[in-house]
Amino acid sequence: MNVLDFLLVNSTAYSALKFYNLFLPAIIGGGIGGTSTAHFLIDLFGRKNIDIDIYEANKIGGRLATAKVGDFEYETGGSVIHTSNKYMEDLISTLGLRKRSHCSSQENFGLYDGSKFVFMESDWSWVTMIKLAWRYGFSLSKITDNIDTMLSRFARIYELQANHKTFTTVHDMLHAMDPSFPAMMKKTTFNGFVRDGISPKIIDELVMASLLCNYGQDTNVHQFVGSVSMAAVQGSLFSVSGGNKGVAEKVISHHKLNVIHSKVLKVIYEKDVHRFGVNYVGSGKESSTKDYDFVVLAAPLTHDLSKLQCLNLPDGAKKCSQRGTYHRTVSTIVEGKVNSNFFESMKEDELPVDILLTNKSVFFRSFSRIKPVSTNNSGSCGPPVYKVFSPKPLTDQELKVLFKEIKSVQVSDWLAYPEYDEAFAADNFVLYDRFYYLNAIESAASAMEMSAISAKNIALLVHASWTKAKPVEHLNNGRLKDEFR
Ligand SMILES: CC(C)=CCC/C(C)=C/CC/C(C)=C/CSC[C@H](N)C(=O)O
Repeated sequence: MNVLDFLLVNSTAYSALKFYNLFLPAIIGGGIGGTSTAHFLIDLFGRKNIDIDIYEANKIGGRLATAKVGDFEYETGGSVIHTSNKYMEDLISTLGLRKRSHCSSQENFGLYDGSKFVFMESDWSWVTMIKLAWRYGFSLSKITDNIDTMLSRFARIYELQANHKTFTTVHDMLHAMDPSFPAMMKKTTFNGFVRDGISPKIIDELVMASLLCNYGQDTNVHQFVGSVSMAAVQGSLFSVSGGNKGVAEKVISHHKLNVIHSKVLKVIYEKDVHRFGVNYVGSGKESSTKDYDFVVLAAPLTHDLSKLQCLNLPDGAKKCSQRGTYHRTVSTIVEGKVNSNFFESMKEDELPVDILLTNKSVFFRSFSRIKPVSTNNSGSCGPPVYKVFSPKPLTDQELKVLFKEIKSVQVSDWLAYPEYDEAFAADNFVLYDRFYYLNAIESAASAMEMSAISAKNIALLVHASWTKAKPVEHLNNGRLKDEFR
C-alpha cells in the first residue's frame, strides 16, 4: 500500500467513524488507570457516542497481577485498597465484583529490625493498645489523628469531581483537597512528621516499616506519600475476590472495549486537523498508525519504562520527556515452610502474619503469610504460602535463610512506583490540548485510588474540551456525506 492509499484508507476509516458522530479517544495502557479512564469516559459520553481503543503491550491490569501456585492465585502487585477509596469501591460494586472475604483470619503484624522484633501485635486488641502506648507513648494518637484528618480532606476530591471540577496539574488537585497538601511534597516524611509533633521513634519504626513495605523506600520520601502509606497501616483494607486485576479486566468486558495488544511507539500530532496519529507495532514487524480525537497516556513516562516519541508537538520531546525513575520491588511468592529460627528462633505458629522491617539494610522489606485471591472448589484456602518483598531478586542462599522447606518459587520483578524524594516535582495532567498524562498523579502517591481519581480528572478534562469544541459540525457538512455517496 503506497503512502497516498494508506492515508486515504486511514483518513477514510477515521471519517467513517466520525460520520456516525463517534468520539474517538485512544488510551495507552491497560492498567487500573487506563481502564478506569475508559469507564469514566463512557459514563460522561454514553457508550453509543464513543469508540475507545485501549493499547496494552502486556497483560490487562498492569501492576495489578496474580501468580498461580498450584490451584490457587495470589496478588503479586498492587494488593490493598482502603475502605475510604470511593472510586475503587464504586467500580467493584458497579462491575458486579466482590470484596475478598474468604480465608480471612487474624492478621497480626510485627516490626522486625533484622535481629529482633521491636513490636508485635497481640491477638487481643486491648493488649495491643497497651503495648503501643507503652512503646510509643500518646504521641501515637497524633499520627492517627493526623492521617484521619488528611483522609477527610482528601475526600473533598469526590464532591469537586461530582461537580465536574477539573485540574491541569497535580499541585492544583492537591491544593483543592487542602492548601497544606502541595507543601507536603516538598519535605521528607521524617521532617514533616517531626514538625507535626510526632516522635522520631514512631517515625523510625512504624512509619519506616509501612514505607519499606508499601513503597520499598524509607522516610526520605516526601510527606504526602508517607501519609498515604500510613493510611494503609491504620485504615481498614480490602482486596477484590479473584484478584484486584479483575477491576481492569471487568471494565473491558463490561463495556466491550477494543484492546489493541501492541506497543505504542509514537504519538504524532496532526496540526491541520487537530488530531493524533498513534503509531504502534503488534506481533508483526510492520508498524501501523491510527487517528484519534484525544489521546490519554496511562503508562509511566520515565526513562526506565518509556521509549515513547511525541512528534510534531510544540516542544513534544520535552512534553514526553522522562520524569525520574521507578523503584524496583521484587515480589517472591514461596510455597513452603518458614525457617522460624531466623526470626529470634520463634515457633512457626507464633510468628506474626505480616513481618515488616524497620531496617532498610536487611535484604528484604517484608515477609507475609498470604491468602489466595479466591478459594478452590472445595472451599480450601490452600497450603502455607508466603510473599517476600525485596529490592532485588532473592539469592538461593537468602531463600534458604528464610525457608526450611521450599516447594515452589514465583518471582515478579516490578518497577512498581516512582522513586520519591522531597524534590519530586508535582507533574502535569495535560501534555498538550487533547493529549493527557494519567500517571502524573503518581508524583503525589501511587495507589489504585490515586489512579482512579486521575482517570476521573482526565475524563472530565476530555469531556470539557470536547463539548466546548464543535467537532461534529465541520465534519457533517455536505463534504463528508459527499464522500460516502
Ligand atoms: C491523603 C491520604 C492519607 C490518603 C489518600 C487516600 C488513599 C489513596 C489511600 C490508599 C492507602 C493505601 C491502600 C495505600 C497502599 S499503597 C501500597 C501499594 N503501593 C499498593 O498499591 O498496594
